[in-house]
Amino acid sequence: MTEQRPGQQTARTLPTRKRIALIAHDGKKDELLDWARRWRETLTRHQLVGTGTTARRVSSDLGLDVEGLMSGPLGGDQQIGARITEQRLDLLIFFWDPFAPQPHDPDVKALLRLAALWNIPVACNAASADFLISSPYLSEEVSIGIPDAGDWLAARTT
Ligand SMILES: O=C(CO)COP(=O)(O)O
Repeated sequence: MTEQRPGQQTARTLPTRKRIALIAHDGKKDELLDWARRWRETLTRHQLVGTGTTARRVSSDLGLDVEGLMSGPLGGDQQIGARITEQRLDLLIFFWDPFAPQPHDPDVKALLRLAALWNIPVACNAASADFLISSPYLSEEVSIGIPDAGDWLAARTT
C-alpha cells in the first residue's frame, strides 16, 4: 500500500511566550493540578488554554489565567486540535487516562494525531511534562519543522 505523505517540510517559529494547552481526564485531574502547582510560577509567564473542566479547575484551584474551551466530551479536544492545525498552539500537556475508556475516544486519538503531525511538543504524564516545562526552549524562540501544506495541496491531483 502506498501512503500519501507531505513531501516537504517548512519551518515554524514557536514564540518565547508559549501557548500551552492543559488537559486532563477525570482520573488524572488531581495529578495535573499537582503538576501545575509545582510549576505555577513558570506557567504564569505563558498563555494557557484548556478543555472546559480542566481549565476551570486550574483557574479556581491555582488562580492561573486559563482560557477555557468546551469540555472534552463536548468537543474540547477537537478545538485544541484545530488550534494546533492553525499553528496557534505551541505545547500540549495532556494527562490522558490509560485506565478509563472515554465516550470521546476518537477525539482523543485525533488530537494526539494532530500533535504528532504538526510536530508539537507533547507530554502525557508528569515526568515528561517536567522535562518539557524545564527545557531551555520554553523561554526561547524555537524553530520547528512542520509539513508544507502548500506543497501537499499542489501534489494532490485527485
Ligand atoms: O475529556 C477531556 C480530554 O479528552 C478533558 O475534558 P475536561 O477538561 O472538560 O474534563
